Amino acid sequence: MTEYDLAGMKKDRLFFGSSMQCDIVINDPVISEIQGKIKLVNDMVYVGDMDDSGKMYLYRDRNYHPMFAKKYYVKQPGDMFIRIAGSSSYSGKNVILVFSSISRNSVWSTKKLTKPQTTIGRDSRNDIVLENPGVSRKHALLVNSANGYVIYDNNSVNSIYVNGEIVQRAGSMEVHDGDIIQIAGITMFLSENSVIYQQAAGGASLELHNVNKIVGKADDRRKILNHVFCDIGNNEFVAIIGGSGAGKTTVMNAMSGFDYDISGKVYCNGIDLRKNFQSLKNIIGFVPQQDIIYENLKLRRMLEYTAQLKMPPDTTKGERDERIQKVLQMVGLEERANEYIRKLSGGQKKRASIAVELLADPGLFFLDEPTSGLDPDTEKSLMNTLAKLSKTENKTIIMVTHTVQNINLCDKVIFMGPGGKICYCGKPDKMYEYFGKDSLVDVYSELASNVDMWNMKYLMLYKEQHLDKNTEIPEVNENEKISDMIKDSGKKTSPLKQLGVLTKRYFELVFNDRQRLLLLLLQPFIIALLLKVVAKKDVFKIYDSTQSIMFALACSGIWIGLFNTIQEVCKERPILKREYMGNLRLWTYILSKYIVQAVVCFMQTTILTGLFLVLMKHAPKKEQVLPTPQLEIWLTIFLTIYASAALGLIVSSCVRNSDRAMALAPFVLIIQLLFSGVLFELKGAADKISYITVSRWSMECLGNITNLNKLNMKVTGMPHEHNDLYNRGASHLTNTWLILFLMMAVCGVISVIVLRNLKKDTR
Ligand SMILES: Nc1ncnc2c1ncn2[C@@H]1O[C@H](COP(=O)(O)OP(=O)(O)OP(=O)(O)O)[C@@H](O)[C@H]1O
Repeated sequence: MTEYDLAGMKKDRLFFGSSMQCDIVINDPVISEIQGKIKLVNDMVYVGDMDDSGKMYLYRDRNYHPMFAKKYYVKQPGDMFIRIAGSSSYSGKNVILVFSSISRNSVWSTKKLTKPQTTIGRDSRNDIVLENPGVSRKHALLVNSANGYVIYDNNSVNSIYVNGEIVQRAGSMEVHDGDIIQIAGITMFLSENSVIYQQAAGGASLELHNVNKIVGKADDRRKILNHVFCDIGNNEFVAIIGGSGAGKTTVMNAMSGFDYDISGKVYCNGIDLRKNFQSLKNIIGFVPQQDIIYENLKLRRMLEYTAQLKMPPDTTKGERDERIQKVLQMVGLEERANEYIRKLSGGQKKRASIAVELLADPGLFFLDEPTSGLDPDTEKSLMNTLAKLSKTENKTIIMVTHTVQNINLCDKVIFMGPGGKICYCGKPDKMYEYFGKDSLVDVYSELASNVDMWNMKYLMLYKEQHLDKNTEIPEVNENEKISDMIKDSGKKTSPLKQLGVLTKRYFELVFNDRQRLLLLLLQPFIIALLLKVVAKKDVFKIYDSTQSIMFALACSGIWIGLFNTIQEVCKERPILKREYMGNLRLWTYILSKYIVQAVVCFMQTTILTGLFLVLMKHAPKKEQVLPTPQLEIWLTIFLTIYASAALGLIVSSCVRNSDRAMALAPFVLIIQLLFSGVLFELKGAADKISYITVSRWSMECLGNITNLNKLNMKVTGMPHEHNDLYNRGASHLTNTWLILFLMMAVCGVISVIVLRNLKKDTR
């Protein structure tokens, strides 16, 4: 393998071939005397075949395509591979030319395939060691079989791609000379019984080909992305700018694959992003506008939990700690690692969110307005960090921004005009010259009145450089949106491990927020005291007083449970969405809430019921199912609080912010009051509705335990009219408890179903 620095040769046009007169001499029988030419224009590399024998093939979109003689081919955004073949068959001898835009020394290594089996993975005992968190310990096996080489996937987390085609999990695929193999953003290929591979994953390249997005229904249909074509090269730092509502966030969501409801193609490292999103998402980092960190965790703990969730399951604690230290260094937060996140400044929080996303070492990194709300100094420092990350840590960074003071730190600017029309994609210092304006304000007003002209000009330029002159830009294929979208192919981390990490994290969050925890535990304490104040002496003896106090107890339980959880999901929705787009399973997430809430509800029930019954001094006469009637009341209140907490989780899963959740709380409570069977008789529709209220079943249990049907009315001294709800009996009690338990379980399922809509959150 020989490397050449094309720019360093300081020539506009270079020839390669076997002749000594060529700038690049390749001594190989396959190569003609003057095989081809290379032209360098600005950042573009054009390659042409000088030989008429049709031996040169360009790798593009999963395949090698014959190059026509004398015609130039432009360099693609990512690495460009050209195969020069002795014969058109794969089995013949090949010379592979790799054009890479990244000027790093020794990017490529060679491994001679001397053994029948060559192991590839992160573990140092592999024959080919790829040090990247996205690579599994034993990722792949390359076997020299009778018919050639075959690559096997070893149940890897992030899959193997051969020419953009995924190798099925634990499956295999034949590989030939020149085939492009990609593992977690690292490219390798076979050449004459050797594997040529990149030592580290480079920043991924991205190519948008005719991307469109239409929103709205029937008469209200609107195109918010309009024939977007653009290329982003490896390790570029790119800013997407434009007026408000121009479609910056929309185009970034399309680029990242997080919005699949688009038409057109997005290629990441030449691989169709939408079709392979489930595997490629692991090399994509995304920092939304809202911070994706928990205020009540220390930064290091936050990173530890995320590392456990994001990094492959076979990573050791040592590897995770090493990676955490590295990302803390990258974002300059080593000193603050043991601080609570709530104590960090706005800029530091943004860096912390970036650190969270860097853990998995993504090759492609998106940020939505990372500098918004930062002072000019902090903004500049963050922009410097991002620019440095793109070059020294091999990341392609794409961000949406409103501010352009530091735009010169970027390699490229994408300017979106009104209506989702792309008007410029190029160097920042050339932008004003291109538009013939002196300031951004002038560019905005020019685009406001002439967006179609600038969009057309851009598309013409793009076509000239990238497409055949005669290529027409195709119209949007509406059906493609659905058919192209590949459903979730299954998350690959262990659900039990995930549940463990999420539960531990939630425990820590609840217990770190001391003030809130105190409030949660103080509530039942104060309510128990207040219940004692209002309770009459004849509770458990007289119908009226017993029913009222039991109703108050049930309602208190409902309020306590609802308050526990009604903000718990919506307040962390941006984090949940980000993790869900990764490997998080919604059911493990909800179950972790249930586990922690069970402990909280247990403590609350014990305080509320225990204190109340102790203060009341006496209790119902006889037990039915449990050893004492007090325990039966305890269990009823526990199930009441727990089922209400589950109800709160549904509300919290449905809404997008805490204010809306709290606005719904009175509505949920009023339903509980109306249909408890205490204030109003339950007949017809009211009876049916009451089936889905916690209050009805809670009162049914409490009426049963306190034997309300046998207690006399205060005024008449006679028993109250018999109410079937309060029928006494052990089986009735057990069944009603079971109903409360089932309600709680069903609420969990509903929460999971509702949360699937997270994908539709565009921000
Ligand atoms: N899901 C959607 N349904 C309907 N309209 C949408 C949807 N998503 C975005 N839009 C509209 O598309 C346009 C572009 O939105 P987008 O958020 O991408 O703009 P932007 O350039 O990022 O704006 P800003 O700078 O104000 O954040 C806006 O008019 C927005 O209202």
